[in-house]
Amino acid sequence: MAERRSWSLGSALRGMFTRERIDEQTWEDLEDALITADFGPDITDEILDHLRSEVARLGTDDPRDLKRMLRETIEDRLAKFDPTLKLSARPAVTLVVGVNGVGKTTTIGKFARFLRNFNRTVVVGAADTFRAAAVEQLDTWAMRADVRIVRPQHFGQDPASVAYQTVETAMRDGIEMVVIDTAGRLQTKAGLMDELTKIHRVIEKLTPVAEVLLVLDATTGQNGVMQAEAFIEHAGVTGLVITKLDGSAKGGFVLAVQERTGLPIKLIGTGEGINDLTGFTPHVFAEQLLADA
Ligand SMILES: Nc1nc2c(ncn2[C@@H]2O[C@H](COP(=O)(O)OP(=O)(O)OP(=O)(O)O)[C@@H](O)[C@H]2O)c(=O)[nH]1
Repeated sequence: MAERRSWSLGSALRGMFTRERIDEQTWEDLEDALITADFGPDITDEILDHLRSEVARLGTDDPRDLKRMLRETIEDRLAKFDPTLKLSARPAVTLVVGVNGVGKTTTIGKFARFLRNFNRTVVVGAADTFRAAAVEQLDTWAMRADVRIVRPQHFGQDPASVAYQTVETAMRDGIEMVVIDTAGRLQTKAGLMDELTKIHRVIEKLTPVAEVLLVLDATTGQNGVMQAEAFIEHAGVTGLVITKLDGSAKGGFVLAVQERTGLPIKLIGTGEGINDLTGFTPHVFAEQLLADA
């Protein structure tokens, strides 16, 4: 039997697809399940309208057909975005951004290990220089992932200069991947965005930035997207990392967040362990979402 995931629709849909036929109760239960899973009211309505018309077109009243169509609809919508990480440059520089507490540092540790598992050499840069704890935490993760780290030389060093030194180290020593941690909070949003713009500009004196990954916490769902609005508007984000999916009942958030932001999900975090990060595959995700329904 498939392993039950907290974000799976299985418990919400339990029994629905083993009933004898599709009836009004089926549609009501399906609507409740999609709303509970944080698909949001608009996407829920669109999916239901689409499924109703498909059921009518095929002339079926078999709930198993409905389950298959639901999975295909979700997969088709998820697949409208390209989840591929664009890391062919050498070095390939990834900036990781997002508000504090969403799992940014943990994600960088997991991502460093993810890249090491593909036999890539990696250096991480601790450009969140005003929080000593952030540097220490990143150091611990770098050790666990068995990758190098460039730390600030002193407290509060210009984050852009740490980012620059990290890329410089990679170029000098032939390291393939650079992953840079950034601050999640400053006195003002404008200050934070200026800092990120500066980091970007300074790195690009050496080499283009390959990816800017915005980390979002699945347990905060759509509210988390609102908190990250400034990053989406100003930070040149190229992809999303969704963390804490393991503790979330909001599997639908994954679809809603791509459609709402227009940004592809490139990685998902499913636990606190170093190996709990995977690439995002729409087919697999849609299957898992409905695995035990
Ligand atoms: N269950 C679960 N917990 C996670 C995941 N990713 C991160 N966490 C936890 O979330 C908490 C915050 O993670 P951090 O990496 O410290 O988050 P941050 O965004 O760097 O936050 P600051 O260090 O405060 O800036 C930690 O307790 C992590 O163990 C995940 O995918 N699943």
